[in-house]
Amino acid sequence: MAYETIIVETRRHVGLITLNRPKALNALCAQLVAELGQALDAFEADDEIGAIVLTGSEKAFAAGADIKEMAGKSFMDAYLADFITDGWERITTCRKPVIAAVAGFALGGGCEVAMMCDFILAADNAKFGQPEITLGIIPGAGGTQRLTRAVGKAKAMEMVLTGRMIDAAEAERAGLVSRVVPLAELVEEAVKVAEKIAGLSRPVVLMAKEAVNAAFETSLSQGIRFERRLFHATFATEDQKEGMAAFIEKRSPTFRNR
Ligand SMILES: CC(C)(O)CC(=O)SCCNC(=O)CCNC(=O)[C@H](O)C(C)(C)COP(=O)(O)OP(=O)(O)OC[C@H]1O[C@@H](n2cnc3c(N)ncnc32)[C@H](O)[C@@H]1OP(=O)(O)O
Repeated sequence: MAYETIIVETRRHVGLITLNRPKALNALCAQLVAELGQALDAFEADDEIGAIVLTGSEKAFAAGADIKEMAGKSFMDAYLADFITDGWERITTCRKPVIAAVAGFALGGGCEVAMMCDFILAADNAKFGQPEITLGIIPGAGGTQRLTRAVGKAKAMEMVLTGRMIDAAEAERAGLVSRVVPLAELVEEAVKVAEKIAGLSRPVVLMAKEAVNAAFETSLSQGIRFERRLFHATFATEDQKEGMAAFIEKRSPTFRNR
C-alpha cells in the first residue's frame, strides 16, 4: 500500500507508523486520518504484528486537526458529516496495543490522538495542549473527556479553558504519560516496549487491555467482575500452562498465542 502522509514500517513484530506531513507539523488532514486507519487495519490483520507504535517527528507528534481544511466548514458541514468520527476513533477500536511515542507538539487533535492510544511515552521535549479555545472551538475528538480522566478536573479544565500547554515533566507528574525518555531514544524505546508486549501471549495481552479499558466504562464492581471472568479465561489458554511451567522449570516461556 502506498501512503503519502504516513510512513509504515515493521520492526521485530512491531508495526511502526510515523506521521509524515513535516511542513504542516503533522496536522491531521482527512487524508492522513484515512491512511492512519488503513495502516491500523493492515497491522491488525497481520498475525506477525503483536503491538503498534504511533509517532511523529522530533518537532511535532501532531499540531492538531488541519486548521486550513477546517476553517471554512459550516455547522451543517460538520454536523451532517459527523466531523471527527470513525476515522479518528479507529485507534480506540484497535485490539492490539498501540503506544504513542510523542516528541514535540501534541496539540488539539494531536493530544487527542495520543490519548486514544493505550499509553504515551514522551520525549523530554514533548508539549501537550488543547488550544482549541484560542481558535473559537472546543476539543472535538475526546479531549474534554480523556484529558479529564487522565489528569483530573483541575488541570484539564485549566488546559481546555486557557489553551495552556504542559511540558513532558508536568505531563508525567499529572499521569498523562507513562514515562519520559530522552528525545534521541524515544522511538527505539517505544519499539522496545512494543516488542516486549509482542513477545507475550497475544490473547492474554488482548484480555489485559480489555480489562484495563473496562475501568473507564463501568462501575468498580462490574469492572472487577469483568476482570475476574477474563482472569478465569486465561486458564483456558495453552499460554497460561506454558508461562507457569516455564517459571517452575526456570526457563523462558515460548508463547504460541493459543
Ligand atoms: C481535533 C479538534 C476537533 O480537537 C480540533 C483541533 O485539533 S484544532 C487544532 C489545534 N491545534 C492548534 O491550534 C495548534 C496550531 N499550531 C500552532 O499553534 C503552531 O503551529 C505551533 C505552536 C504548533 C508551532 O509554531 P511554530 O513553530 O511557530 O510553527 P508554525 O510556523 O506555526 O507552523 C509551521 C507550519 O505548520 C502549519 N501548521 C501548524 N499547525 C497546523 C494545523 N493545526 N493545521 C494546519 N497547519 C498547521 C503552519 O500553518 C505552518 O505552515 P505555513 O502556514 O507556514 O505553510
